[in-house]
Amino acid sequence: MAAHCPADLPAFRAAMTDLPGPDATARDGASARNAQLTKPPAALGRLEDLAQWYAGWRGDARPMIDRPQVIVFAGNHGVAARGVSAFPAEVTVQMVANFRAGGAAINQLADCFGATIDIHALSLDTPTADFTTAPAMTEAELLEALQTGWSALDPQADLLVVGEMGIANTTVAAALAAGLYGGTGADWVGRGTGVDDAGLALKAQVVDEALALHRDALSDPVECLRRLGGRELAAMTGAILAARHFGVPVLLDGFPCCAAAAVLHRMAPGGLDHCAAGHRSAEAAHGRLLDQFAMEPLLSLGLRLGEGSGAALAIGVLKGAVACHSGMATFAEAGVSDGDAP
Ligand SMILES: O=C(O)c1ccc[n+]([C@@H]2O[C@H](COP(=O)([O-])O)[C@@H](O)[C@H]2O)c1
Ligand SMILES: Cc1cc2nc[nH]c2cc1C
Repeated sequence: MAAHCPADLPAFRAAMTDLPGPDATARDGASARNAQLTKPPAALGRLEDLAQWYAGWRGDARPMIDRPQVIVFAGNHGVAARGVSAFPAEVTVQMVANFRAGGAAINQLADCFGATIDIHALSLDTPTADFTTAPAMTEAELLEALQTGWSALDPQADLLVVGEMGIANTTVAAALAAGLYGGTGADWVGRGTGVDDAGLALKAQVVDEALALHRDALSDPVECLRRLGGRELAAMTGAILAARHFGVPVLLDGFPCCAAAAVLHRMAPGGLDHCAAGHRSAEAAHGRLLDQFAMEPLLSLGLRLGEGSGAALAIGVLKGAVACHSGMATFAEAGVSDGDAP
């Protein structure tokens, strides 16, 4: 399929279901190479699976990671006015300035792992509608956000990390996850930026109000995203989808990122096969989403920052896996005896 940005929502839906797969020849070649490398079988553990997964999606049995791209999308949410975050909504635009000045955690991590970083602020002066009273976005707003995400991908990148910044977006992610997978607000909310017990109870109530209002429209994942999502989430959905069509593997970040990714998982069972879970965040519902995806996170460090930070850290793990796979000598090349001898 030609990787043009979809022009309308029907075209996005088609792009979500008409998905390219990995290159079986490259994957088989990587598997054969892995068996000859100078190490006991499986001694590099999950790194071996990761390298072969990466090779398949890159279409190259002996790839390298030279051009990782981090994209941070920022959005504001009408539901923030309900008091569901420990921080005020103006922090979103303030943090965008911090990202652009190089002062945030994600700037340091992108630097550490040799990634470029792009920041996309989506209509921060116009928060989405409060989804307890109306759909969060119109169809035009959803389309614009999906297209922003799709177009943000550098087609020359060889690895993508998508991150986000949006005060109140753990409430949004909880509503979206509940819409996509079922359950109540209490099943999906967590402390986000650090709300207290009353804040946690309010988040659950707000999500339940949204689920009740939109309950007849939640069987369609794209409609879930429009009604219960937000611009930075939809942009992440669009970017992860574009990565699939351009053959760029993705490392998923925390709870808001994975709620956005979940739309693709619900649209097509293999919709996230080009993605790996960079980390598991401290937000408990993030682990629940990873269970739905049947993904084991690469890292679990108690992060709950967002911004793509956990996934950016995992670039180091994936780079290590691919460097070993592609750089190591084979038994024959190194003149090392293999393990067949008694
Ligand atoms: O990535 C996560 O799992 C994660 C967990 C907790 C908080 N966050 C970040 O914190 C913000 C949302 O928290 P809140 O409390 O405002 O809903 C948003 O900017 C996210 O990037 C992110
Ligand atoms: C300061 C701050 C930085 C963040 N980065 C991602 N989410 C965030 C939320 C807050 C509050």
